[in-house]
Amino acid sequence: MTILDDIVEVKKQELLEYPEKIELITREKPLDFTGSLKRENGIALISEVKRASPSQGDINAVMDPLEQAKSYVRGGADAISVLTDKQFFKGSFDDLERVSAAVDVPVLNKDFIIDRRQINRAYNHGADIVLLIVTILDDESLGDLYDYASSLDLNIIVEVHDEVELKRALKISPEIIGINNRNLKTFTVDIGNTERLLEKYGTDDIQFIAESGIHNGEDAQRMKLAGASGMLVGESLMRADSIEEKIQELKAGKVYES
Ligand SMILES: O=C(O)c1ccccc1NCC(=O)[C@H](O)[C@H](O)COP(=O)(O)O
Repeated sequence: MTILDDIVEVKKQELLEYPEKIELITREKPLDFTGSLKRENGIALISEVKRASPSQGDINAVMDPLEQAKSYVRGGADAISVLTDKQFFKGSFDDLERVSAAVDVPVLNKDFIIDRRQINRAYNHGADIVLLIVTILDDESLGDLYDYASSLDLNIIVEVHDEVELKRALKISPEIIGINNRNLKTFTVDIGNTERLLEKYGTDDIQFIAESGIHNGEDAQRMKLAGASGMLVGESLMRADSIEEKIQELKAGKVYES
């Protein structure tokens, strides 16, 4: 059993407590994120509100998610990611709702989605983007959840870690693929993962987002040069002394000398 198995097991248990049907609220259309990814210059930044994680334990338990998200936007983040898992990441849907009500950039609900009702919950709490993690879904569920989230006008990041998962993702022709540099089963982090996969599978038809392990401008520059049009950064922003300076560094990148 890996931590990821444990997380999915907890999700299944939580779903037993969900009502059979979660009605959708009436809300404004989700904000579009793909526009930020199509910019000619630069790399879009999704800044993550992340109190804790299975690999790091507590990262920043004292921060206020709302203030953190507002600082991200002031710094120039293109989107905000909010973890809603309680047990492993100390997140909540209250965090998601407060953040999405307070910022004018798209908000990603980062969670471990295995059931349509979680998508409804994300939608009802203000998410504009949801994440579908290929490794925890079979092909049928992946396709079904993707189509369902699309029908609600949500943006979807289909997350993969390796070539096998990427090939599975490609079968549903997603607009956005997230390449996680963290192996969610072993916690090994290697940003070379994005470089290797994009070298082989990069295409202008899909927007790729590099996720995890991006700590400084040089890392960001590597992801941009690899062909990523976006990056998802959590820990290094949560630990930054100056969020605005860190965002500037990440978005500007540093000259990368190979
Ligand atoms: O971060 C973890 O320890 C983790 C463990 C198990 C499943 C998922 C996990 N993280 C989710 C993420 O993918 C990251 O929060 C996100 O990409 C940001 O990563 P980082 O910048 O390295 O905090």
